[in-house]
Order: sequence, then C-alpha cells, then structure tokens
Amino acid sequence: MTEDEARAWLDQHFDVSRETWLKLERFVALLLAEMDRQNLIAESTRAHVWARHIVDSAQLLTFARDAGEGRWVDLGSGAGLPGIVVAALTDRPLLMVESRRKRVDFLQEVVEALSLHHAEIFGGRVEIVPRGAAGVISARAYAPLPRLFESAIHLADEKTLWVLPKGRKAQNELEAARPAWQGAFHVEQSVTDADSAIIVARSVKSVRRKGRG
Ligand SMILES: C[S@@+](CC[C@H](N)C(=O)[O-])C[C@H]1O[C@@H](n2cnc3c(N)ncnc32)[C@H](O)[C@@H]1O
Repeated sequence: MTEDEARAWLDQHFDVSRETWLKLERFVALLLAEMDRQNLIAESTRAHVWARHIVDSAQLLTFARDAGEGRWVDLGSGAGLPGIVVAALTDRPLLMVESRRKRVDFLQEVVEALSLHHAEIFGGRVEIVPRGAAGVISARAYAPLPRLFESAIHLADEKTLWVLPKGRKAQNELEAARPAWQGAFHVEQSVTDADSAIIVARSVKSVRRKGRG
C-alpha cells in the first residue's frame, strides 16, 4: 500500500472531516519530530507512516464496529499506535496505557495538541490499571498473547472485544495461548500486509489448571 493509497483507504472507510485530517497530519508531524529524541517507530517505516502506522492502526476500528459500550483501552501505546489514531477517528472514551515516562510525556503532548478530550493516559504498567471492563482492548506489538491476556484480563469481561494485530505469527501465537486461555477467537487479514493478521477475540477467560487454585 502506497502513502496515497493509505490516505484513500482512510477516506473510503471513515467519515474523515477536514478537522480530523488536520489532527492526523499533526500527529504524523509530531511523531516524526519526536523521532529525533526517542525511537518510536522503526527507522525503515519513516517514509511510510500513513500505510505502516496510521492505516495499520485505523483498520482495527473496522473490526470493532459491533463492539459494546465502554471505553477503548490500548495496552502499551508507545507513540500512540493505535491509541491516538483511534481517538482521532472516534468519540469513544479511550485510555492509553504506557509505562515508559518519555513516551507518556509524548502522548500527553499529542493529546493536548490534538484536543483529544476523550482520551486519557495511564502512565504505568498495564498490570496495575484499576480493574474495570473495557468495551474494546487493543495491543499492538505489546506482548505475546499469553502474557498480554495475563496482564490485562482484569480490564475485560465476557463482552469485551479484543483486537490484536499480531503480524505473521498470529496463528502460532493463538495455538500457544489456547491451553491457558479460552474464548471466541478469529483471525482477520491485515489490509496493510497480506501476510499479517489481527486476532479478534471475545469472551476471553483463563482455563484454570489443576493445582492452581
Ligand atoms: C514495541 S512498543 C509498541 C508501541 C506501539 N503500540 C506501537 O505499535 O508502535 C511496546 C510498548 O509497550 C510498553 N509496555 C511494555 N510492557 C508494558 C506494561 N506491562 N505496561 C505498560 N506498558 C508496557 C513499552 O514501554 C512500549 O512502549
């Protein structure tokens, strides 16, 4: 997908107002400028930010269209991918969770610059976010599936929709998680990379093993 195709894809799939375009463009500019201070995206993707990061994040919304109510929680947001993109494209309340101080400061700067009043940041580990069921949980390049669920299951109930971009090893990761986690899982193809996939899950819960109490 070229950068032009990425913008066209956004136009086709979302009602992108002039104001929203400006927000997304501002985010891209802030992200690239911040790359002089911290490593937020792979250097090789710098020239392909719209395809590799903005659309790659925005596509998660297309899998969350039938999600129930409740805030969107993005685990390990880093530079705000997908959190900031989701907040720019929807009004759903959103919490970005990020443990690294420098990244939290950048997220705060972006939230203020883009006036994303419905977006909040939790500067700390996912494991200590206060309990409460999210409508949607996303996590991009955050942790392998078993650790991801272990760290965030207190933020979900049976209605929570999990949208988890997982690259080329989605199916393998899913198989690895199955002995410990049950739920309704399916794997969707990524629009930005035909070989990459997104795990979409509902009703995720731990399978208790004998002797674990
Ligand atoms: C590889 S980066 C990916 C960032 C972003 N989601 C993206 O796709 O560009 C993973 C991020 O998760 C954060 N992280 C890892 N473990 C965490 C935890 N337990 N709680 C909160 N943040 C965590 C790291 O600090 C890092 O910013």
